[in-house]
Amino acid sequence: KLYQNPSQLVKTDYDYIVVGAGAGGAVVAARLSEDPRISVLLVEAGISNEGITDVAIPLMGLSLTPNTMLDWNFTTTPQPGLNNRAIAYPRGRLLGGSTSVNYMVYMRGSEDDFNRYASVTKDSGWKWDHMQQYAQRNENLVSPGDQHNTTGQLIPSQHSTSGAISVSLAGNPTPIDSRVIATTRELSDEFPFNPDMVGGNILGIGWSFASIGNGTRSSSAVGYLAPAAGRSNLDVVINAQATKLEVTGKVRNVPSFRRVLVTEKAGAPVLALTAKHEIILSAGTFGTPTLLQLSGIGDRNELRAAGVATVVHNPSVGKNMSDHALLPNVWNVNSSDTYDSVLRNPDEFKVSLAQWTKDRTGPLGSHITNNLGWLRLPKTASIFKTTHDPAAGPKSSHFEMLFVNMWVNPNVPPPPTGNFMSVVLALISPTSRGSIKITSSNPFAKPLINPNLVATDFDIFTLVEAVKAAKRFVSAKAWKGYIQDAVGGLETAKTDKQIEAYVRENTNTIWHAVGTAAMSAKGANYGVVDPDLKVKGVDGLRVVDGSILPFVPNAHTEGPIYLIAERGADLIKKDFRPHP
Ligand SMILES: Cc1cc2nc3c(=O)[nH]c(=O)nc-3n(C[C@H](O)[C@H](O)[C@H](O)COP(=O)(O)OP(=O)(O)OC[C@H]3O[C@@H](n4cnc5c(N)ncnc54)[C@H](O)[C@@H]3O)c2cc1C
Repeated sequence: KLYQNPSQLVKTDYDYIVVGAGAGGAVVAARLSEDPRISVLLVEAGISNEGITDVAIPLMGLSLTPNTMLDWNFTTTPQPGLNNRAIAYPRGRLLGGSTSVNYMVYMRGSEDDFNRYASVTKDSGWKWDHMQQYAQRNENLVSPGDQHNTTGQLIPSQHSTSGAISVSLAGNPTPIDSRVIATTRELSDEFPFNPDMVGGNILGIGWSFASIGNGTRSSSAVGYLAPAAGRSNLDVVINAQATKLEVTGKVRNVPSFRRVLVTEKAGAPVLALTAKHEIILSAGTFGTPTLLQLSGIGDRNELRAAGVATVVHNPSVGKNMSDHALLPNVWNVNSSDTYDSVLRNPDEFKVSLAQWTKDRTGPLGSHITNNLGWLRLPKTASIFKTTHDPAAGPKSSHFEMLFVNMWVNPNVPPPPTGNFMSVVLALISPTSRGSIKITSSNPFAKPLINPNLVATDFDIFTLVEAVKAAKRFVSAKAWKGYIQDAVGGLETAKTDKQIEAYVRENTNTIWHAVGTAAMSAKGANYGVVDPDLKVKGVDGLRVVDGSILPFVPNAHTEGPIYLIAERGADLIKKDFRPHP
């Protein structure tokens, strides 16, 4: 049952209380409540996704953040690597969490990513091969919106058609798709074609998948919560922000946290909710460490400075944040068939909206990117003389290219005229690490978020090389007569020094921060959760969301987080013993 705010709840104790209804929390709540013996409460600070048309329309994803009522509206600290710019850092605040506002690119990560998670946690259950059963439960491959023949665009045996989230190839062809693919033939040494990047072999350039079914966003709210809505053992409360976890006793000599305080907003009544078994934190890479710190679990010096009494001193809480920096690169193109016009011209928009409303096709039902690629620096790159290769392994990438049929630049709004193509670059194996910390015991005060983007020699080197690679890509014959001039500063960035200046002035984030409650091996002297996702040094608490990933994966992050949430739910279910 869905409750509109905490004061409507008719009971306050459940077997499990899950905090946060995003990629992690929605999966856990839905999977746990499959067992009718288990009672579950899902607590979400934001509103419902139901009835918000712009959330459902894929291309309108661009309008959902930053700084809207669906967003937590965070801003980073000034970033030294980005000329001290502070940037907006969106996070979804509604059922589905960031999966209800994201750009829906869908992948699982590389084989190396999961094998590295298994090796650092000493738990073979995180290995790629073992995790594929969870991919089966997550992905439901469906036809693209335009029902085109997808032969050659994917390897069907690498996909699942029985999972919860609808996934499809691009349903609206654009004039750049065939040119991207032609370039993989023309410059195949540097930019080889990848026949399917969902199956763990991510390197190369190929067709992009998105969590879209029938031209509509398939978020965790749509794929997991909606089908579970009729279960009498699952309650969902929205407009309910968890503000603190409280100690309820001691178990095996460690503090037990089985009570969570929630409230609708600052000043509203506070309700105490009790979990008979466990509280699962799925408030995301920013929400989870913040809640741990507010509850006295964190670095004792930081907690003292914030006026919070320490219950468990753990300096790893809020540290080790890794993220993918994003660098948009834009060119003028000789075409009027780009999405710039649809989003800018009210008449064209009306026509597209009518088409989407009629049969969910056309530009508004489309993916943000039809093609993307995952690439490595050459082995001989000079940076490897001084920096150990930080990629997860030889089958993992250093940077990504996303090909977008319009102007993309989070820093600069699109100009009033012109048609564009963007090659958006993302730094995939960063060596920079950031952090998040509270500065006050007030749960409504914003935490200090420092992703620390592009703070190392490796990161700036890789982005400069990636810009040069993007320029080589668009200078292929396939783009002749289509690509015109570079714009937005790229046109004058020629030497390495000029490109570095351009990178620092234009880089943003692609919103994939993870790692702030990272898992590590049992007994390790760092890390926040054990490989079974239980918070170290306490009883009754687990974390299931992006914050547990010790390294940012070779993927847009929702896919890997869905997979860890499916396994997380399995681990919790295995430990469940009904009360006598
Ligand atoms: C603009 C944008 C574009 C993106 N594009 C893509 C993409 O194309 N592909 C992709 O794979 N990934 C993308 N991502 C990233 C991806 O969506 C996230 O990595 C993923 O959703 C994170 O899952 P999570 O469960 O860790 O957190 P979230 O999905 O963010 O969920 C956390 C939930 O917890 C709630 N919450 C937080 N604190 C509290 C509290 N104290 N009390 C109660 N509830 C709380 C939040 O409101 C939210 O609903 C994008 C993200 C953004 C913001």
